[in-house]
Amino acid sequence: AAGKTVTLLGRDADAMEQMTATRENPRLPDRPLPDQLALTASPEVLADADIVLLAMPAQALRSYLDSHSDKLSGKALVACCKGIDMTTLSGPTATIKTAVPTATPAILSGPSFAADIAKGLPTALTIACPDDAVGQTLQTALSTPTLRLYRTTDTTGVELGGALKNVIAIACGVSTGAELGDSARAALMTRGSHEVRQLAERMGADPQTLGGLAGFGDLALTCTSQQSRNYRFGIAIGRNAPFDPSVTVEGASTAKAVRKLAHDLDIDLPICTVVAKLCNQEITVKQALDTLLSRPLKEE
Ligand SMILES: NC(=O)C1=CN([C@@H]2O[C@H](COP(=O)(O)OP(=O)(O)OC[C@H]3O[C@@H](n4cnc5c(N)ncnc54)[C@H](O)[C@@H]3O)[C@@H](O)[C@H]2O)C=CC1
Ligand SMILES: O=C(CO)COP(=O)(O)O
Repeated sequence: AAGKTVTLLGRDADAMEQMTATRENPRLPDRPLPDQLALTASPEVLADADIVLLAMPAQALRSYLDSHSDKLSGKALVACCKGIDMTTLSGPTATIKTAVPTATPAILSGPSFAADIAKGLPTALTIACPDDAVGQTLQTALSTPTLRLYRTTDTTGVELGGALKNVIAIACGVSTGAELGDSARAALMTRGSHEVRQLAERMGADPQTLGGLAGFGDLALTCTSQQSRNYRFGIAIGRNAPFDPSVTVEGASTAKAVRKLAHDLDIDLPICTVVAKLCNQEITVKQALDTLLSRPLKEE
């Protein structure tokens, strides 16, 4: 955030000390940290912040908020994660509301790889906040000359667009890994985006949001870029190759949550369901393909 006092809080004191010494994040090599960025491993710093960006995997959000709720009351809490909690089936803003009822929840999502932003490459994202006045403050505070934030109050659309595109990206990766061709990937992106819309609209999302950066934009990026961990995870499944289990693959957990939601809401989401089964090693790639291709023909 340009011209703001920003502190990076991490859990691992050794890692934070090392970053303080080297002024570099080992995950983003060759990008020196801005001089004005402070680093700490002390959660006490949360009490001094007006805005807290929660940049952690979606499945970690609930326990993190529960542990630190006393320091977070009354603040603007911006979820940066893309997922649905597997236990509660809630999106990040509902998780925030439950854990810290006095906070204003928001979500930042859209097509962006951390490495691109760290390089200062042009990027556009969506900030969603139910309180539009707070949304405007966040939009101004978090935009920079190269990072352009669009604003909405539709948190449901933004969080479901961001969470579900990861599941579709895994499907596209599987298709690429199994060498099924670019046409098959385009079909999965299109029918996948239909599934995203179906579930998200049923849960109250504005259809327009799903055509925006957090929906179409992020689906397009994640389903086609080798930089995406979800896409690469799918490629590994498609090739029957191993994948480093320490890498965060949000779509694998989200697929499980979506499978439960589809069942509870009685919605047919065939691509998301086969991805959940593939991630759970319940079916082979050949069985996934047969399942999708043998479905009855229907209107588009
Ligand atoms: N890396 C990227 O390019 C982008 C990531 N995102 C989203 O941001 C979220 C986080 O992704 P990454 O930063 O890449 O993941 P990551 O795996 O690097 O995790 C980020 C941080 O969360 C911390 N963390 C992990 N478990 C935790 C826990 N239980 N409690 C507290 N902190 C914990 C990790 O130590 C790490 O410092 C994901 O939902 C991802 O989809 C969104 C856009 C781009
Ligand atoms: O959300 C992202 C890009 O917008 C990051 O994607 P991955 O988590 O698949 O790497």
